[in-house]
Amino acid sequence: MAEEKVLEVKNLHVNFHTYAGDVKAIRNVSFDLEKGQTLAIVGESGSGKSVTTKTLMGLNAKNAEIPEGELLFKGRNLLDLKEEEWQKIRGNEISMIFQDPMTSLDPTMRIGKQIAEPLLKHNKGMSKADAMKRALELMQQVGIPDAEVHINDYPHQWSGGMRQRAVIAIALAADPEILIADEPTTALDVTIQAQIMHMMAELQERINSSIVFITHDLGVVAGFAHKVAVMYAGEIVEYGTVEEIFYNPQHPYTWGLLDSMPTVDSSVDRLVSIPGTPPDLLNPPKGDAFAARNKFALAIDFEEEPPYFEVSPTHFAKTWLLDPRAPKVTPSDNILARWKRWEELKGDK
Ligand SMILES: Nc1ncnc2c1ncn2[C@@H]1O[C@H](COP(=O)(O)OP(=O)(O)OP(=O)(O)O)[C@@H](O)[C@H]1O
Repeated sequence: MAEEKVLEVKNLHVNFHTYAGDVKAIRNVSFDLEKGQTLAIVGESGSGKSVTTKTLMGLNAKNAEIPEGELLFKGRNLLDLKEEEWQKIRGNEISMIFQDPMTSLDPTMRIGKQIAEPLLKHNKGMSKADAMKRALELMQQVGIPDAEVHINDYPHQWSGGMRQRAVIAIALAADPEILIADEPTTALDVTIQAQIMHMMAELQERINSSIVFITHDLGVVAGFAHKVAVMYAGEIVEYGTVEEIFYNPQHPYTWGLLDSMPTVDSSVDRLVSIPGTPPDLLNPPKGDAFAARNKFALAIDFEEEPPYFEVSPTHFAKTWLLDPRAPKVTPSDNILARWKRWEELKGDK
């Protein structure tokens, strides 16, 4: 059965004006989000994950140029919307869970009321009593124990993990078609992170929402994502199903990210980070933006930008190593350990 596309992003470009020059933060980004599925956007700091998701929410910074490209949602290009139209969609059809729950909760307002607010905002006829009833149900759905006792608490009375559950309840209040989660577990400890991921996976199955999940850690998405977009220097350098990215990665940057995943196998080096730093987006280098950090770089990498090579109909990578004229290289000694780790992470689901 064909998958239903909820969102199609086509050739998105986002530039920022700064006193030092124009920053080309997002270049030619395209992906689809399917109904009930999770797309993970993975990359190091500065790769363009947040700019991409802010664009999906119509929330780019003031110094951004009008983005180029298409964001097709329900037959409309969201990039053509006016702010009043965005306000109807934001927090309603497309909602977002931010990294730090304290910045998205109002410290002076009772949590139940904060969950009820978007319901009242987007359902004009709803009574306050019904909105509070629904807020209680949402608190129960996201696993807040004794929700009826705690519905009138203030955020500071809760732990970080519980506050993040409240933020998720607020994001889910209006039954969004698309939920954008920007590193939603980064501020939490590992056990709580796992609980929150588990809860999100369960909720997704129940309500069939589509999720865009942002993270710098591929390990977090192994048991959760369906598709993965690997971003580097404002571009998607590899895109595929989660199995393709873990079992058959093709881009040397993806190899680096996989190698920086913690492994439980003590025979393997832990957390091998990718040497070097990303390029300056004010003056992007000639050729492949990853060339300077790529230990397998070819002469052409410093001259010409690689095209996307198709690995399978669902899998693409932007590296000259996939050109038939390129030498065959062995990505890393850690492959077997990585696969083992992936099997373990999948098991955590
Ligand atoms: N308002 C802005 N003006 C100029 N440059 C910006 C602006 N916002 C973002 N950038 C630049 O765009 C690039 C992408 O930033 P972005 O925040 O999307 O990265 P990220 O992958 O989300 O990183 P992190 O994981 O640290 O959040 C960076 O080089 C950043 O400096």
